[in-house]
Amino acid sequence: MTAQLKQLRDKIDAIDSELLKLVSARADLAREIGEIKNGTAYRPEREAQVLARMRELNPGPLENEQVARLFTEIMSLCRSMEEPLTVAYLGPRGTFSEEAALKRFGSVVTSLPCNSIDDVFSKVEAGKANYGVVPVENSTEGAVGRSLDLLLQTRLKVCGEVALAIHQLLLAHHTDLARIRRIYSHPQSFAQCHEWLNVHLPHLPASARINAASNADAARLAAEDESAAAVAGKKAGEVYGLTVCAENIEDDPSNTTRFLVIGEQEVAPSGRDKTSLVTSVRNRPGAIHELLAPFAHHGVSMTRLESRPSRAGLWEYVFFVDVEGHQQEPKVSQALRELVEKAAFLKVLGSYPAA
Ligand SMILES: C=C(O[C@@H]1C=C(C(=O)O)C=C[C@H]1O)C(=O)O
Repeated sequence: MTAQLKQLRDKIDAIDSELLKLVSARADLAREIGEIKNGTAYRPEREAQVLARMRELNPGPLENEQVARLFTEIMSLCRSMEEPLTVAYLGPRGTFSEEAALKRFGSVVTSLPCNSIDDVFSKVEAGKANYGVVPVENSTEGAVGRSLDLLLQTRLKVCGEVALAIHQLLLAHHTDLARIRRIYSHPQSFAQCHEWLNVHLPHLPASARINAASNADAARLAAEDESAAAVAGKKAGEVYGLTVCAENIEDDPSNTTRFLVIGEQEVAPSGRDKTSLVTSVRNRPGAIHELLAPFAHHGVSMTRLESRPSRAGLWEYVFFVDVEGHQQEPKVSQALRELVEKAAFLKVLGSYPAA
């Protein structure tokens, strides 16, 4: 070892000793906080503030996203000193939902992969998991209807959101595209990579695209079949030991999926929040305008408006609305009070830190 290398490693050792002391002191404080605070250990608003502060203070060379990942992991450890959390997500292992759950909660949780979005809701409702993570919309393919329908029915609250850049890969046993006879994927992922597949696998008819229950399931099916490929994420490829034929095959490079965290908790304001609600108006001229007017009137920005057929039969459509701000903020609460007078139905799904 050269003298220079030894000198640099000695410096790293000294820093590691300091880091260990600091992280241990932090964990002790978290445990102390756990003893004095009531209710659940996980406080999304506080964690969002910690991450925002670290992004602000970041001196480099690490990128803000890397710093956020590091501190999410530190908080995950500190939180586990207070209370071990179980997080349910749309499985199996290797799905983007798992990635979203990790991004929000870090790795020091018990993860509970579920077979369906329905199952994620029921696990949390039954108290088998503290929180659930479900996809709610994709920038290419739009709303995930089942999540919206269940949000309408559930007594659970929306406690958070996660935005995840979705990069799709073509995975197989080898990289010879000409030998691929069929491709497995989730319909959403097929739709996100439609053009790429047409251009790069022109020999395959549409019937060679076979729908799977999830991307991870598609990877599992491809792993069992030498002449098959899967469109799925990196993680799924790793879980099932597949070779990467092509990366970033999504037609839109900014392809993003938004996930919601659901749980029993009412989240306090973080200073930069969103509120999700579902509402419906009686079917008459100007009805939609009436629905939007209270937000405009109180200067509340709407970030999303999604209509969905009502299944109750009583009204034709329900509208899923996201607005900026926490329901405890005066302008949001005033707008909601005004809306409740006009709407045939209003359910506030929750306020939570904006991703
Ligand atoms: C330490 C706390 O508990 C948890 C852990 C946090 C942390 O490690 O910074 C932050 C919020 C909570 O999820 C707290 O409430 O402050």
